[in-house]
Amino acid sequence: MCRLVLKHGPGMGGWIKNRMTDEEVLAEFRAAGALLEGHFILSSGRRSANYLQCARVLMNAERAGRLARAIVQKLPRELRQEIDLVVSPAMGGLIIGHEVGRALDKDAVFLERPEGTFELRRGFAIVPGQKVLMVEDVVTTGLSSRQAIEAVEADGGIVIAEASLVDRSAGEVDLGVPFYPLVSINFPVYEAEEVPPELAAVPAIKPGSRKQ
Ligand SMILES: O=P(O)(O)OC[C@H]1O[C@H](OP(=O)(O)OP(=O)(O)O)[C@H](O)[C@@H]1O
Ligand SMILES: O=C(O)c1cc(=O)[nH]c(=O)[nH]1
Ligand SMILES: [Mg+2]
Repeated sequence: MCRLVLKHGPGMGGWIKNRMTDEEVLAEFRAAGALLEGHFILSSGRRSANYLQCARVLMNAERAGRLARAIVQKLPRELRQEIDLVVSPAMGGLIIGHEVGRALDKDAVFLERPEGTFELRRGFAIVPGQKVLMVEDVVTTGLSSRQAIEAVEADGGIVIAEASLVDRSAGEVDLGVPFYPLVSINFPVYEAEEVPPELAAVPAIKPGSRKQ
């Protein structure tokens, strides 16, 4: 059940407001078969029995749009008004970044790391001084986010905030900029050498694309 749904037509100077509770967001993941259980090697190399497969939750364009509008609703109004450009780290950030760009009516570009370091390619560029909203699918240790923020700042952009679908650090991560996750979760995460025996007994898979 939506906590708040207010609809304004564009002619009234407003836009569709689409807030979602944590339970509603998790219901979207469940409905998409995106809340996985098993033994997962995360981007950081850490291990978990739980994985949020954001690509599955975003494979439906209508759902992706709804989640992106809910993310935008989490941003303070003054911050929303400052955003010039949305940037997201590929692969995971790409679809949600695009949809957040649509909800904000701003361009959305993405960073790639073909050589291991994030960079803008494909003719994407940042005008020095442009104010950027970084958008990720999921943040666990925050390393990918911090590296993406560094890449934007190296190109002269100013990252004014980050938003994501999921914060797996349950509020612990420090990205150096204000962070607005749609939902915060605290699934247990283990160092590779500290995996409990019941998890070690399950063959590990690595769903993400980062090279260690
Ligand atoms: O906060 P962190 O510990 O950095 O983990 C989160 C990152 O891990 C995943 O990406 P991954 O590197 O698996 O690659 P992908 O986006 O190409 O799937 C996810 O999309 C985030 O970018
Ligand atoms: O930390 C990660 O790599 C990660 C965790 C998760 O639950 N989902 C995801 O896509 N990546
Ligand atoms: Mg990623």
